Amino acid sequence: MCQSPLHDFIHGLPKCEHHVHLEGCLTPELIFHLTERNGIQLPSEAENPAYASVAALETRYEHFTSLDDFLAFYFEGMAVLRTEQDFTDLAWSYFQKAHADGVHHAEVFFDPQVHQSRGVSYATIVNGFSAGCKRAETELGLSTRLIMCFVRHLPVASAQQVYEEFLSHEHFGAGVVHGLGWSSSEVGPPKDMFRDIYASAATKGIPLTAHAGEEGDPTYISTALELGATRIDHGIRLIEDPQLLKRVAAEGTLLTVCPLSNVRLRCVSSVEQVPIRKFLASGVKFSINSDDPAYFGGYILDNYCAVQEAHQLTAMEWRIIAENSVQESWIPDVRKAELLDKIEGHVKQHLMVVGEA
Ligand SMILES: Nc1ncnc2[nH]cnc12
Ligand SMILES: [Zn+2]
Repeated sequence: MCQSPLHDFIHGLPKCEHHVHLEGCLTPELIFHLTERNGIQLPSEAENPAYASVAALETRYEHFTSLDDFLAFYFEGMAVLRTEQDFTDLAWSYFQKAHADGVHHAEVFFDPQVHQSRGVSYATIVNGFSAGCKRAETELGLSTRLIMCFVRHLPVASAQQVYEEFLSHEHFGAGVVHGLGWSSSEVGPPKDMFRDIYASAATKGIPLTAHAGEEGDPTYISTALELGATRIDHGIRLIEDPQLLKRVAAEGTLLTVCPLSNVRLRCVSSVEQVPIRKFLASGVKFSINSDDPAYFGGYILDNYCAVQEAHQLTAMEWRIIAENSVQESWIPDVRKAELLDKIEGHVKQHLMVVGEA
């Protein structure tokens, strides 16, 4: 909870989340619970003292030194996910939290290659997550979208293989998986490693996004756009290239910004350094998201509050952010209209409360 007089307004503001990794919602508590349920060994305390207890793991998460330092824990932690039920439980735990934070629509990432590399089938992963999405739609009234991410630290051949599985299951046509993204280590692997996959997906009309401009310079963003991404995950380093910034603003490309993640992974020194005001002033559309809430100390509302404490936005600036988040969601126009109405109602109610209606 933030100290801002706008806290209640921000809490109740209808939100869309576009950047959350379901595996990044795996809390230390759930990791330990699933090790017991599935009879799995975590690294021993001698191998890595961080795994001594839930509390020790939580403390270690406060000291990530970089994206890759975090990713080592992220990939190790997700090894506890084995059965369809594990994936469903994880997704359901996230959706309940998101709902309580005022999320009405959530587009959620998952990383199948990493699970497949330890023998979990594509069907187990997708069926499990998809059941969690269905439950959120039915019981919480959320709309959801699954986005499959290719990971940059594994060979392209492994991405190609899961892409072919995704096509053979006809998961895009059936609305089970709605879009594709890429994530994991940014600096190091070739910027355009998924060129052929993205070219193929673009011809099929599959929505494409990409993690870029998180640790990497703006050329990672321009490469992602060149390959067909119509949305950029993070993208905070866009401010280093004024020409590209103008282009992103003119084309209405959404950046899915994750302030608490940027601080924990040392991409910026504080939320004040996240270029929220520069993006607003230059007409760059962005949404505010949690990325890996179990690792970065906060879900979406915590990110909204951190932005408010650092940047002191007005209710009307929050309205712009909320409306852009709806407009750039991968949902039909009728759902957009429904969510825009909810935002309008919420703003009107706020103006009455503060006597400005
Ligand atoms: N912040 C992040 N950047 C890149 N890949 C990720 N996978 C999970 N979180 C990520
Ligand atoms: Zn991410």
